[in-house]
Amino acid sequence: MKLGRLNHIGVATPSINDSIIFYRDVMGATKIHEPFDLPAQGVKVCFVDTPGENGSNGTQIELIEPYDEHSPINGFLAKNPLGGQHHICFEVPDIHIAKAEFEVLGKRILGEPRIGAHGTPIFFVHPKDMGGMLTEIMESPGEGKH
Ligand SMILES: CC[C@H](C(=O)O)C(=O)SCCNC(=O)CCNC(=O)[C@H](O)C(C)(C)COP(=O)(O)OP(=O)(O)OC[C@H]1O[C@@H](n2cnc3c(N)ncnc32)[C@H](O)[C@@H]1OP(=O)(O)O
Ligand SMILES: [Co+2]
Repeated sequence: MKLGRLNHIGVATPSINDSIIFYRDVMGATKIHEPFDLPAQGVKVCFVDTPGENGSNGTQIELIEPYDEHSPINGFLAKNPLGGQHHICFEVPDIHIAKAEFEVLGKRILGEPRIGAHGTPIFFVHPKDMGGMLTEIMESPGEGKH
C-alpha cells in the first residue's frame, strides 16, 4: 500500500444545519458546499473545504447526517449523540488494486466498492482492523476508469 492523499475527515452529526453554523461561525469556514442526499449510502452529506498550503485546496470535512432509520451511522450517533469524528478517507489510484492489498493483509472490507460522495468508487475497512479508525478508501477523481 502507498499512503495516498487524505481526501476527507468524516464527521457524523445529528444535524448538518447545526454543524454548518458551527463551521461557519466558530471555525470561520469560508467554503461550505451545498448539502446533498446520498440515499444509496444512507446519509446526507455536506463538504466543508479547509485551506491548503499556498492557497491550494486542503482536505475537507465531510459532514454526514443519517438519511433514514437504516443509515449505517445511526449506531455511531446512538453512542455519540453529539456526533464526532467518524472516519478518515484516503485516495488511491485504483480501487480494485487497493481492495486486493487490504484483503491480502487480512483486513475486513465492508461491502463491495460503490460510488461515494465524490462520484468515484469507495470502500470501507473495518475499524477494528485499522487501529480503531473506520477507514474509507476512495479512487482519486480524474482516474477515468469508471
Ligand atoms: C460513502 C459515502 C460517504 C463518502 O465519503 O463517500 C461516506 O463516507 S458515508 C459514511 C457512512 N457509511 C459507513 O460508515 C459505511 C461503513 N460503516 C459500517 O459498515 C458500519 O458503520 C460499521 C460496521 C463500521 C459499524 O457498524 P455499527 O455502527 O452497527 O456498530 P457495531 O456495533 O457493529 O460496531 C462494531 C465495533 O466497531 C465500533 N465502531 C463502529 N463505528 C465506528 C467508527 N466510525 N469508528 C470506530 N469504531 C467504530 C463499535 O464501537 C464497535 O466496537 P465495540 O468495541 O465492539 O463496541
Ligand atoms: Co466519507
